Amino acid sequence: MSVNQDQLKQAVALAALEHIKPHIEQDSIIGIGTGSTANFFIDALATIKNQFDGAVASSEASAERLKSHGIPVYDLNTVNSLEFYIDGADESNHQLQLIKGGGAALTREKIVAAVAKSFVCIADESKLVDVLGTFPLPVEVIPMARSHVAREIVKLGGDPQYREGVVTDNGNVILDVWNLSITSPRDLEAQLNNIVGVVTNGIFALRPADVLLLGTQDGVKTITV
Ligand SMILES: O=C(CO)[C@H](O)[C@H](O)COP(=O)(O)O
Repeated sequence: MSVNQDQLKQAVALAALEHIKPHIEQDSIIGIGTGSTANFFIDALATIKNQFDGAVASSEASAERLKSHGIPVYDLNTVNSLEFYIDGADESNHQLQLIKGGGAALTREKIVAAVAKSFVCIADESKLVDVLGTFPLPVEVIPMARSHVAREIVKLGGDPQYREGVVTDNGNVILDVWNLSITSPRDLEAQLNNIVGVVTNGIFALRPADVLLLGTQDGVKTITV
């Protein structure tokens, strides 16, 4: 019997809980991502909420879900270190370089991931690709720079599309960039971030995931590089 995508997401969320559990202490604070897979993880984490201190969230939506379970949410500025950051992805290659930002939370996700000692990515098998870029690359942009950034992206060979009606938690807008075949993720990540007006882009290659827990029809696979 085949397992549907939500069941795969739930399975990797439970696997992530098992992955971090042995390292969790009463004063631990855990970095939490955004999206449907991260939501499954938040719900799983709630089952051990008395065994750690609290969480740092990468979005207002995740903060609300954590609080609804009675899990304290901390401002990242008040936290010295995070052992783990747990989050989903829109795509991962075999080097665990990612595209993220389908839920428009990429900037805060990248910040929390940067602080964490270990980034555990949780995803169903549809997210694993050989080359990043089939999923349109989200770029968070300061609103007044939208057209300028779009023109610069066209020069790089991308096809930017304004994600209408979406405002990020930081008050910015999103351009989704189509038709990029991202063969040098680190270079493109840096190049896009160098465009004036870009807050950040959804390539996570300069700081890739450390572990990918991949939900497959044959069970959860643990991938490291
Ligand atoms: O980057 C993200 C949000 O900005 C998510 O991790 C990504 O969109 C995957 O979402 P889902 O777990 O719902 O498939």
